[in-house]
Amino acid sequence: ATIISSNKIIPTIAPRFKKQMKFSPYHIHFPKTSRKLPQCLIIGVRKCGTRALLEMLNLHPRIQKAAGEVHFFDRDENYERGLEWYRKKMPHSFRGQITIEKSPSYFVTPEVAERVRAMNSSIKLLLLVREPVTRAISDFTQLRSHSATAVLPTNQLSQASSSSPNTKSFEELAIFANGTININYRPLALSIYHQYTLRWLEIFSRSQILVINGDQLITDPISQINRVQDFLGIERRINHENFYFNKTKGFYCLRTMAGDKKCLKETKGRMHPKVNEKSVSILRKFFVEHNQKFYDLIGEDLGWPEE
Ligand SMILES: Nc1ncnc2c1ncn2[C@@H]1O[C@H](COP(=O)(O)OS(=O)(=O)O)[C@@H](OP(=O)(O)O)[C@H]1O
Repeated sequence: ATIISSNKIIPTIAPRFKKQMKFSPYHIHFPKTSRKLPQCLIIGVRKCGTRALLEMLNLHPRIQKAAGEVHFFDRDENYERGLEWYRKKMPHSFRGQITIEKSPSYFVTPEVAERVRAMNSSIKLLLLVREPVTRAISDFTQLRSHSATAVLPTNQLSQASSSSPNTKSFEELAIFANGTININYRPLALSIYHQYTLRWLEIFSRSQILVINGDQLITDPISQINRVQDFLGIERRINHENFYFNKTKGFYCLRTMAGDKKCLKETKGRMHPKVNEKSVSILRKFFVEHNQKFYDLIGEDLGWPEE
């Protein structure tokens, strides 16, 4: 019975355990588990708290998370392996449990929405967004820490800069010397949410997509987790007791149903570089029009600052 903790199975042990039970003198009955295709996906946006959201939701006894980012729908080499390959990447789950996978690049990769529909047209989608300039700075911070050049992945975007973000500040990469915005700089381009949202809404109904506020997920996680529990039609089992604020980390950490404590790793919640206020203000003004288009598409006003 130790393999079951708050109704969760430890996926790798469960089948082996069941096999052992065949030879057991005790006729303990274990419910059947299987690997199922996800009924819910966290599609992005990158750097908006997708890992935090998945870990938080995984506290719920009715949720099973896929361990890593599977990148099934956005990488052709994976997609070509077929749905059986994808299913086998999923955790074991009991009947009635919901399997969730997250790959943040799903949101911005053109082919993904159609591919997801081909798998399950009634799937539930979670879209996390954050104030666009903060998201872009977070993205810059990650790219810089990977010492990666911020090249653009999609064919509609040109090369932003051939110099390493190591040597240039966020301000230099985002705003040209003449004051215009470098919209081809990937961290900025990915914050223009309406461009990508449109495609998802052409393929899925609005009611299938829950837009989650990533800034509130940081400051008041339960407010967003409650919205997700309601959206998924599951009991509100995750509550305030599952969170405690860790002053050293500066973020909420998790307390499982069994009482174990867990913070996200140090790559989540990095210190951002100081970006000068004038640049932030210029960028926020630039995003006003784009944010409005996003609000219009989703039918919600997220109240992001206009300067
Ligand atoms: N509870 C908690 N603990 C730690 N971090 C938290 C938490 N909630 C949200 N976040 C924010 O998650 C940001 C990383 O987002 P993602 O997980 O989507 O990043 S990634 O795209 O998968 O790389 C990460 O961004 P940075 O602050 O820039 O590191 C965090 O701000």
